[in-house]
Amino acid sequence: MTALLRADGVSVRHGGRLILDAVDLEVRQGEIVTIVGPNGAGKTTLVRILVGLDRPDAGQVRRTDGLSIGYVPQRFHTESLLPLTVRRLMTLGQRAGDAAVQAALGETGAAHLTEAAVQTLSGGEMQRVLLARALLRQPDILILDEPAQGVDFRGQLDLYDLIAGLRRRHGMGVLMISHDLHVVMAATDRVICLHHHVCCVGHPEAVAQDPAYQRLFGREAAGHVALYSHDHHHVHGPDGTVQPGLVSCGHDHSGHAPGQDDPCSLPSHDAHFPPPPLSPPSGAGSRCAGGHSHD
Ligand SMILES: Nc1ncnc2c1ncn2[C@@H]1O[C@H](COP(=O)(O)OP(=O)(O)OP(=O)(O)O)[C@@H](O)[C@H]1O
Repeated sequence: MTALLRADGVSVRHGGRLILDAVDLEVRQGEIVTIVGPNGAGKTTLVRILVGLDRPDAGQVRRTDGLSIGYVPQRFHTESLLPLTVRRLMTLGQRAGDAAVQAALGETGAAHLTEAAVQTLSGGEMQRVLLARALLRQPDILILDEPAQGVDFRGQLDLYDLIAGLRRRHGMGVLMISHDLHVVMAATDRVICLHHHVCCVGHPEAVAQDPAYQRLFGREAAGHVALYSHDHHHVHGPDGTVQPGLVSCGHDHSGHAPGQDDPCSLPSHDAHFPPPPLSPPSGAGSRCAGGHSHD
């Protein structure tokens, strides 16, 4: 399978802090890759480098010739004093005919919003419009920085279904950041856990069958949600640096609801969810990019 986009040894420092440490990553045609990681792990920094908005201090990014990227950033600011319709937003900074605009909005289920004021859109509606806007570029790869932000749980499932459908129809690659670690959709082919370095890479496993989970979100949710078994063999200090010699996860868990969005307290640690084998980060052999053993 063709690698559309590839990062080799990407490192970034900000103010003397190592934000990204020799990160390797690739996204192939037709696959969905999800980057997960705690706040401040460097996810957006990495994505901005992959898109070409920023440059790494070390390492390189390779893109296939003529690669068209449909990028939806984490934040999209609109000036609330300036009225802006969805139609206008769609063509802001890019050329597209009305038919193409309608087709793209139709594909993301947002055609009825064409004349709506952007400022009035709900979180889920806004994400659909931004996806449609990205589609106008006829992208080979969609890069989505937290596409489900501001979207309720039901809406998240719909949105992830939509993204999976786009991948299926267009055969594009998809790279997503998910901060809501408990929701990694079943269609995700590969999950990359980033905490300044690539902690681990693996396949989302085992649809959630936990009765408590189904009580919370409905039985249908279990069909959509895969839990990513998440098991680190090292710990991070408060600044994210790897602390050798310890075996628990050691991430900063503050701000996470236990068992909900904290990867390290997912039911995958339960007997119900025997952890599948973890792959080491690509290109790192049996050692991860942080230089510690995954055996
Ligand atoms: N231009 C910059 N100058 C200084 N520090 C920066 C800059 N950009 C990012 N950082 C810092 O790098 C770290 C990683 O930021 P980044 O936005 O990549 O994290 P993230 O994983 O996307 O976090 P979140 O999940 O909260 O969105 C943060 O501590 C941030 O403050």
